[in-house]
Amino acid sequence: MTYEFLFGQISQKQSYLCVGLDTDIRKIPAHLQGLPDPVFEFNKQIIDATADYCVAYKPNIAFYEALGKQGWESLQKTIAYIPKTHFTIADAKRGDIGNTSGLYARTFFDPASSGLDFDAVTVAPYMGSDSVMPFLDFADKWVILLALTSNPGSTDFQRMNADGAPLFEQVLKTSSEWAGKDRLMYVVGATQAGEFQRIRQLVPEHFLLVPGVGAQGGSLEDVSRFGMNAHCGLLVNASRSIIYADNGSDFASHARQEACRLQQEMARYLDLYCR
Ligand SMILES: O=C(O)c1cc(=O)[nH]c(=O)n1[C@@H]1O[C@H](COP(=O)(O)O)[C@@H](O)[C@H]1O
Repeated sequence: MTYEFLFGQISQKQSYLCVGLDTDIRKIPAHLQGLPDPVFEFNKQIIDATADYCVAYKPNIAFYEALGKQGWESLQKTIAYIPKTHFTIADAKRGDIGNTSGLYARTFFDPASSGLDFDAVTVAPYMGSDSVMPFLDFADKWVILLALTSNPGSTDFQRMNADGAPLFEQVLKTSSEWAGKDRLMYVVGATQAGEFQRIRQLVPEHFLLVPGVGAQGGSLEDVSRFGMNAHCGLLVNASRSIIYADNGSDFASHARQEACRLQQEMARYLDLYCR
């Protein structure tokens, strides 16, 4: 998917919501548990309920890998089911020596090899440029590089002083030379709202994938005020607060209500800050 198409979807839907498909088999409502593929059935109903209000879906790969072969099949079916208008992110946080990264890239980007055809994959920058480049070898596909994550442990290394600036700033400066705004995004946690202005000075045009609203308590308003640019430049993810809004037989309509609530808030922020 191109940068222009993604921005077109955001403008049309007045939404920069990414629904996180962190589908934990232990949290799926009881009435789905007896079906042959409860994870896919749950995802299908969540996608049907939320597609009008979001522009992206982000399955976290851990939730599928933990189930072995059955989990991989549920993931393949889920990706095939998501409408082509929606940006798809494999949240896998990969990155390794070049030839290994090349195989990770095939896993998520080459349907002939793995049955998966994601638009983007999350990648850890720690191993440097040669661990990231193999993902960028796939035309039209995106890398989403971890910059400043939402979790408490983000202070352990990401904020360490490296040549007079926090390490995450060096990640942004160096990696923004590897690819432009049309192939590279950055993960910045919603819990890090105080850093968005500085981050926007370093990468004014790149999209930021922002997890951490909802269950982790980040502020959608602060993220939008300080992180938005003239092409929105934000994909804000919420997983648990949407998909587990309710665990009864009516779970999908509760998910739809929560996605709709976030979309309406986003429409206001697009009006105020997308300039
Ligand atoms: O790369 C991510 O998506 C990610 C980065 C980060 O810094 N923090 C973070 O929470 N995530 C992911 O975003 C999702 C957040 O889920 P909720 O907290 O349930 O909305 C999970 O899949 C996390 O793995």
